[in-house]
Amino acid sequence: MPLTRRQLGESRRWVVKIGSALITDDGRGLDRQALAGWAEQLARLRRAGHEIILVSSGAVAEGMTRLGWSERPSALHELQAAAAVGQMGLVQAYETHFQQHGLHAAQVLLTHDDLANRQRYLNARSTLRTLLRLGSIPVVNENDTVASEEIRFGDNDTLAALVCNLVEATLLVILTDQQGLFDRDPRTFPDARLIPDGLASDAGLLKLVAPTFGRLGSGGMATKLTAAARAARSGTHTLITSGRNPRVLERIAAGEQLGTLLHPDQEPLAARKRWIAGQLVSKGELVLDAGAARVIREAGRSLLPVGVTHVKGRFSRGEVVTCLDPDGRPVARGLVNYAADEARRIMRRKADEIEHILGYVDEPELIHRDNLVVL
Ligand SMILES: Nc1ncnc2c1ncn2[C@@H]1O[C@H](COP(=O)(O)OP(=O)(O)O)[C@@H](O)[C@H]1O
Ligand SMILES: N[C@@H](CCC(=O)OP(=O)(O)O)C(=O)O
Repeated sequence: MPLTRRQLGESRRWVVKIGSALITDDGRGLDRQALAGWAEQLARLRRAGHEIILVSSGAVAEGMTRLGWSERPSALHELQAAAAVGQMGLVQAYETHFQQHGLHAAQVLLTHDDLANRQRYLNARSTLRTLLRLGSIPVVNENDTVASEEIRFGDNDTLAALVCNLVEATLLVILTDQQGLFDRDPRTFPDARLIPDGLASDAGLLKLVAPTFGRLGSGGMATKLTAAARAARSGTHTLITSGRNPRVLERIAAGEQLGTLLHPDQEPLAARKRWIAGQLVSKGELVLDAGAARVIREAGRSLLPVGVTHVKGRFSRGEVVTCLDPDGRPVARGLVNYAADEARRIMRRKADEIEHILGYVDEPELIHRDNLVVL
């Protein structure tokens, strides 16, 4: 059920993401005055009973200023070094401002690996819940210093959406440097029109966003739309608006019509399936025949070996693989019951042949439906 702006404004659990384009004062380090303003508003919301998790970018930009670098480096190790220096400034600024309002900021640095590993995912979830219960404001960022190129979130929109899934937030507020999603890039087309509402799953919206990345940030509008679709898996609504609007967060809480609101339009996934859906890296691919692709898409059935025609990649039992239809379109993602070489041997075969082929049988399904998420 889509919620109204008023209901969302009154909802309890919010994730608020502040993007690089906004927080960096056009590339000149942190915009400290603006940051103080957001912290003050967040503190007021917290006092009014909202539970807030902040996802804040800005470490690299602040690090560059502190190191006296005018050009954003392209080498990953230099970006990581800048982030390590700059994260200090970022949390220092939040801690100072939240303290003035009698609140504790809590630094939470996450990598994709942390969320891919079930145990660490559950740990992150209980730590965040505990911090909220204690009345602190978790300040989340990617742990840039250790994240390697292949497994980086890269942009904080994705990270914020996964945090929404983790804590089942009702509202994701993405604060950026534009009033919301426009029908064309407003930087290039000053007559572009704001889209006030949309469905999080509407792939048509992606066509409206410029294929280029944001200037200072890393994702542009495209990652915000993908993030809204991800956030919707936990029933979370996403509001994209400008952090430069005066008292923006309090106005959202009051239900004012601001920015672009993207509604979830599918049933929320169960917690375990949300975790599977949030995996950014797939270890291999299973190509399905048309019948298997259909029953998985339409009836949510388990995947049996008989419906698989090709196995690609190297994976072990329990790892995440993507199922493709015969035309190569992604159908589902799931945790596979057999390693790649075993899967190759049992594909196209009936479940009762598995024992004869492999000498043992773990499960009759290649992926059980409890471990399978339709995309
Ligand atoms: N259709 C669109 N509507 C709004 N902004 C768009 C659109 N297409 C591209 N953009 C660009 O996306 C930028 C915001 O993304 P980004 O710089 O990554 O922000 P952040 O750092 O806040 O995540 C805007 O400055 C704008 O130029
Ligand atoms: N982790 C990085 C932020 C990554 C980033 O720029 O994300 P985004 O604000 O989504 O464009 C940092 O703190 O500099």
